[in-house]
Amino acid sequence: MKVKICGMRRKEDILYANILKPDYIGFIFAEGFKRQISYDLAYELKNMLDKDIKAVGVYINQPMEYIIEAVDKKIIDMIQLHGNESDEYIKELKEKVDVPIINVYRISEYADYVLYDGKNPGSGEVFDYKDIDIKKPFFIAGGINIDNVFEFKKLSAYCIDTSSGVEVNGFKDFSKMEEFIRRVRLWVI
Ligand SMILES: O=C(O)c1ccccc1NCC(=O)[C@H](O)[C@H](O)COP(=O)(O)O
Repeated sequence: MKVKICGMRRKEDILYANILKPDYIGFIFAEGFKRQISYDLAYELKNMLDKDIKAVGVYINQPMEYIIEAVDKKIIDMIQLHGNESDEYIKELKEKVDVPIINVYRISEYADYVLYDGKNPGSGEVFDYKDIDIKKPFFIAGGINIDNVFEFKKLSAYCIDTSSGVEVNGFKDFSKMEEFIRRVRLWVI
């Protein structure tokens, strides 16, 4: 089972990731969110990031050219569409980039993965996972933390994703990240 730590925004966060080696980290480029970062900062952070860790760019209903720019500049290795992007949009984007696409909530034949998340991303609110209709390899997020991660592991997601669950006072915390990643990777559920 893979693990993703979303909402990285400081050099410290990347140093923690390089030691703890999650499979994925996320940069928030969606407008108006507290973890949103610029491409300049993301470029710097990506250059510090261990090459084995994939960087996912998170977008909400943003211009396609803006996303393509991040792929071309090698700021991201994967795209997470977190809005209500249409199938046509995803199809066209897929034709223009050579990186996997994660689509949130809704299964699109053009996306590589689906992500189930809470209604308010990055808020720590727990997702009601009973509603899942599993058809594609899926990421799961929404209020997942050290205390409830074993419950979510039972769903056999491709990847478990957290943001605020590994934060203290709004910033990533090394010990929480370490324990979260350890629990995801423990073979027991
Ligand atoms: O994390 C954010 O701040 C965020 C903002 C806008 C769109 C998506 C966002 N996060 C996407 C993720 O993949 C998070 O891991 C997910 O929302 C889980 O957050 P949390 O409930 O805090 O663990």
